Amino acid sequence: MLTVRAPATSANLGSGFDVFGVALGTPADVVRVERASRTTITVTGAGSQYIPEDPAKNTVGAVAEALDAPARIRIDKGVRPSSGLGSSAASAAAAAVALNELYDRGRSRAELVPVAAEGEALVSGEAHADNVAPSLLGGFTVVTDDGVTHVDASVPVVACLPEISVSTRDARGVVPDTASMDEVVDTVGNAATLTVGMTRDDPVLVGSGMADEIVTPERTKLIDGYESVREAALEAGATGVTVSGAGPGMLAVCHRRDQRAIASAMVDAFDAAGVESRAYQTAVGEGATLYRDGA
Ligand SMILES: Nc1ncnc2c1ncn2[C@@H]1O[C@H](COP(=O)(O)OP(=O)(O)OP(=O)(O)O)[C@@H](O)[C@H]1O
Ligand SMILES: N[C@@H](CCO)C(=O)O
Repeated sequence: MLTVRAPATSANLGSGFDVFGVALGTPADVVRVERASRTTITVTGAGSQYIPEDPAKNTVGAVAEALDAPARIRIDKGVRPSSGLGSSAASAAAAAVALNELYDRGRSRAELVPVAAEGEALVSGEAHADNVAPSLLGGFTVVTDDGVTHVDASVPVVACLPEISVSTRDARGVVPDTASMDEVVDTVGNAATLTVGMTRDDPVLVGSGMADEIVTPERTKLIDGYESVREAALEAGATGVTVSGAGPGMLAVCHRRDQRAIASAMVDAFDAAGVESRAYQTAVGEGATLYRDGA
């Protein structure tokens, strides 16, 4: 038996829609695999009641198919589905690493990115790789049509997850078709600032580089309490706040010293808006980790 832990991720980071992603230290999915003649899936843990065990409908089933690697697969969900924290991607990334090893397929982590993205195509209609790439590689990733660029990074963040559901499919429906040249110029500037910030582990540059006036304003309308939670996080010291992935999760970047105050300010502000939430005080961290024989 092989066990893989693959982390939650936060995609977009505001200015990098469908391009940027980061791995988070917590939460994570744990996937266990054993060889079998046909693929079977069992799911336990956070939100497991909403996740299909039919291999034709689960992201790990698509990965097993893509690697021609039938297996008995057990998923322990730490990342709640429809969270904006790359739940479907964490399972897919973990399965890709585990099945690649189980069947000696010899693919590198970068080569597993399009394989794991097959799972994303299954649930959202598009094989976007901005969550599976950081879950596989860790750190900060830049996904383009030409491939994946990756740098290790370590920036403190608070990921706050409200008890509401926004599906990626719905959140993609509100993305505008066009942007003005002014908006594009601003976004390029912000994305460049953020990228430099990641290479320097600088939460101020990363936070300010997350600003985005094209996609994020449309998506915040799907998240009850977004504006008040954002303001509360900034008042508590966050250097930048945005929607995590397609939402409803929110991501605040910060200095380590402010993390606890920001987490509690965000949960309190959601509470005042009538929404329960939980906050993860974590940091940009490592990609999927493989354990042999459950070790
Ligand atoms: N292994 C899996 N883990 C989680 N969700 C899965 C899995 N397989 C299929 N799904 C389905 O995928 C959907 C959740 O995926 P979705 O992309 O909407 O959320 P997310 O992965 O948390 O978000 P985001 O990509 O915005 O960070 C749910 O409908 C869920 O049933
Ligand atoms: N880039 C994707 C990530 C969600 O899976 C989106 O924002 O729609």
